[in-house]
Amino acid sequence: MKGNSRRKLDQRTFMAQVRECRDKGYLLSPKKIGSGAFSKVYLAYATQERMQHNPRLASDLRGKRHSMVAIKIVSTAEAPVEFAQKFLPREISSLNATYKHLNVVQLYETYHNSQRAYLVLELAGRGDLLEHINTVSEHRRCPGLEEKEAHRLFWQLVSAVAHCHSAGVVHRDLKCENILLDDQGFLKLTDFGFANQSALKNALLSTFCGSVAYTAPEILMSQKYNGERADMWSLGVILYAMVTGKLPFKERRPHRMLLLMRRGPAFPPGLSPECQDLIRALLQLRPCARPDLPQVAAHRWMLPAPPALFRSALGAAPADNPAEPREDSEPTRPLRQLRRQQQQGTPKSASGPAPPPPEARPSRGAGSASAGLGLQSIAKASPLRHRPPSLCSPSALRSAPGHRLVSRGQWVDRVEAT
Ligand SMILES: Nc1ncnc2c1ncn2[C@@H]1O[C@H](COP(=O)(O)OP(=O)(O)OP(=O)(O)O)[C@@H](O)[C@H]1O
Repeated sequence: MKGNSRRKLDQRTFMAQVRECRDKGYLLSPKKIGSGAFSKVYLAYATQERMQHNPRLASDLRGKRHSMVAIKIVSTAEAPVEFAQKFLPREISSLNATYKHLNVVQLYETYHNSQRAYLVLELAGRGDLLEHINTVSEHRRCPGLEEKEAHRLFWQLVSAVAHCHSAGVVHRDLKCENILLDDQGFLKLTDFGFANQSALKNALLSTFCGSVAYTAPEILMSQKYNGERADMWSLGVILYAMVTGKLPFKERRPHRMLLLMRRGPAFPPGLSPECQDLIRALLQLRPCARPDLPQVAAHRWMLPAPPALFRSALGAAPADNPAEPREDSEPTRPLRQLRRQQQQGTPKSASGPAPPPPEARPSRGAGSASAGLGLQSIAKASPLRHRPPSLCSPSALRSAPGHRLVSRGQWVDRVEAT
């Protein structure tokens, strides 16, 4: 289609979406805040009338003191059937199962017609963790976040994942791009398209999915795997990315990737030994050797837990947040469990006295230059486009419904092939 007609069609489609949203009580703005393979995400405003009819929306937006939401519009007519019939329902049901946690994006409601599905989501307007790491790295002229900030964000991530696991949901695609930040700096876990809800806690999964750079070795090796333990590996990759601005294993070919994984991550100078210890523990090849979430919460690097996080995660507003506490916010159980574990035990990899809090440590300055700025390194570090023939047949690859473009316009490094 020529550029002009394409533009006209896009305009017509957008106007239809505006009407469809208005009929449901949302004012769709032209501001596109993101896009996926078959979706576009727009800023929108909930009308007072809509809030009166939707208690989820009303209780949350009252606390936030604004009426903004993110509406994800999925073009079901254009997406492959399997996407509409498998991934989208999976995403919706996982979001419903994980409602409501401060660090998991909330789904307020959905509606659809023959052309499109609409997901009305909590707005996380400060971009994703990948962008944040890159921006901060550039600003600091040193790759990665300061450990103090990584500590604050990683706690929130651990809390979010603990909540998901306690709700029976394994995410299976934990990566920096799927972690958003909101205006108050809160982390919001999103994109549950690959999540698995298993009634059996220790059920072994066999579906290959995720993004190769963040994918656990047992999945790369096509073994049956425990979803929670695989999520722990991804947490290790994310923590490494946070504190170094790079990916721990950067290799296109999975067999080479496995060799690197066997060797373990290399750390830049200046990174605290406690942080290195936690990353090493999470990046254990043997799934059962990785710490579980309570053990992570009890790790020396994780101590002390940021009080503001506990306050907020337990339903009260953060100290510097003028918003009212949200009475019905937050299932507190997983975090309480983590805190109890933290008070009781020491993790298997921890030894010696607890370290000073990360803020008391000397930060890595521009001196750790050997690592380079690495601004694009995370985005570029995962360009593995497909599994090798030994791990995934070409036909499985071609037909894999999970094949899609990542937001940065590259072919995916993520696949799901059953
Ligand atoms: N709740 C939200 N608040 C703010 N921005 C959002 C929100 N949800 C999604 N986005 C933005 O839209 C982009 C695409 O959303 P999402 O990842 O959910 O779609 P997707 O179809 O699953 O994408 P992909 O194909 O990359 O997996 C995100 O990278 C993010 O930038």
